[in-house]
Amino acid sequence: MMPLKMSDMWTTMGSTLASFMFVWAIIRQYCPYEVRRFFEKYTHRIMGYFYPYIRISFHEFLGDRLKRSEAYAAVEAYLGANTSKCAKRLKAEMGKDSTNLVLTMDEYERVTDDFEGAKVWWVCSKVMSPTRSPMSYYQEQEKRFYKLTFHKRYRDTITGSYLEHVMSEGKEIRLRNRQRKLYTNSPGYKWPSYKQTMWSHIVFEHPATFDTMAMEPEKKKDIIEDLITFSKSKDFYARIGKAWKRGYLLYGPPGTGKSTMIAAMANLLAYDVYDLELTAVKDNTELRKLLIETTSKSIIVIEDIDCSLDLTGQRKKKADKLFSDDENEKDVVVRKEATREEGGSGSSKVTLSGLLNFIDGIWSACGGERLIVFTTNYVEKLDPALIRRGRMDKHIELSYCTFEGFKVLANNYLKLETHPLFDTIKRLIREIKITPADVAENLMPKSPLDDAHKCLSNLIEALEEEAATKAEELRQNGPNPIKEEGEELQQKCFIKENGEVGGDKEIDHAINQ
Ligand SMILES: Nc1ncnc2c1ncn2[C@@H]1O[C@H](COP(=O)(O)OP(=O)(O)OP(=O)(O)O)[C@@H](O)[C@H]1O
Repeated sequence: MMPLKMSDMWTTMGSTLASFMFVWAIIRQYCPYEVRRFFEKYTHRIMGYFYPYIRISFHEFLGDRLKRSEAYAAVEAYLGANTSKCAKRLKAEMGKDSTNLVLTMDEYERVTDDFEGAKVWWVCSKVMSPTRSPMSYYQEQEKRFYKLTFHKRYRDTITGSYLEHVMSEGKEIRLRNRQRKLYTNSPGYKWPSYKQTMWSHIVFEHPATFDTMAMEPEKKKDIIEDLITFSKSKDFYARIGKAWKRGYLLYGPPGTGKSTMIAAMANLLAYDVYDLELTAVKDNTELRKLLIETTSKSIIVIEDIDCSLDLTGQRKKKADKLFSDDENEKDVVVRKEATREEGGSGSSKVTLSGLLNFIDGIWSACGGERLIVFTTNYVEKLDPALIRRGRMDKHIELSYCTFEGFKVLANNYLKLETHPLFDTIKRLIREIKITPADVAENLMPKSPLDDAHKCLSNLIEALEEEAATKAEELRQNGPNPIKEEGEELQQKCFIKENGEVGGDKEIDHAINQ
């Protein structure tokens, strides 16, 4: 017999491989998934009698669970840190503060680990499995998992102390490498990606801190203490039977630092931020799903809650009718319409009760350690049910810049503790309402030649201009009747809705309740 030539051997091998691939593709295509699963199941069972190894799988998503498995995430972190020297194929991602790369095992990679004399094998794998869509249409979906294999004589060690060690070390590594994220709910989310996250994110890198915030020191101290107490109160919340979450309502005119404070809160507690765009949420069910997908140690933010949706329902409509001449009211209605046109809140069916459930319904307890923050420029427009204590536990007013606030900004922008012009600014700032955003803008050097003196002079000029405008307005018109009437009508509206009649004090009291 003639010996086979090398080239013939390669040809034969190639065609055998191709035939095998072809047969496999046919089986995959025509053999129903259930039949394949059936054979697989019984093959595994028979093998189990002879095979001395035990396998444990860690799936990314289990069953219909909406959240990523914590165990899977811990294994991923543990293997990433412990196997990066021996694995041959790795995935790289930017780690904390974008300073280092975090490596994790790539798909189908296999590594070994030793623990108290026991050898284990880890494999990172994925399968395609069919999922039934809401429209009864079969769809293949990627399911990732880690498989741990070890000899049955190490069962107790591995299922006991080894897995405990993997979980605790994995969690620690995750915390160490954790990059804080800023999430937003993407309106483009559509079936069939329903198992995918409804949030998309970027790295959270806002530099604001409480040190750089312009506000009265006592108020700042009070907020910081409140936040720190909350973050350390896990046991307390468990003891009193309350979900570990706290609501903050930040209100005040535009440019007084509401968004800046959210960033400072996130930086203080090292929390992620979920910026929830209510107008992009289809209905209450979608809102609940978004809530479930948020992680612990996070702040859920709804900015400008007053113009996100018509959350005040019937009560608000009545008020609109009653006081349709109110200029402020008109402003809000116009802003709501504008939001609808821009973002399609017209298609959103989120209701006030859906939002109340989101804040403190039974689902709100999942995850734990969460702050819910609402911001608004018009606190009086909000339904009292939405902001009552217990839902919004702490109401924080952010207001016009005080001299104390100015000093913080002068220190931030000009590195100044004191200056001869401070006295003039102190006098003017007491008389003129100016937002911290405007102060900050004036303190910003406009050219490389601008020194601290020039910047402070710019601010004084702006304050004096504002004072002159106000004086002129007053001289020409007397007190602004429209504005005052508007404020009065808002108060009347509030009293009517709440069935209370009384002076300003009672109204304030009612709002603060
Ligand atoms: N209290 C503050 N301390 C420090 N900086 C501030 C403060 N308030 C405003 N600023 C500055 O003004 C800018 C605008 O502030 P910010 O967006 O936080 O205001 P806001 O109250 O959220 O406004 P809006 O109601 O329009 O959203 C910020 O980038 C920040 O630089």
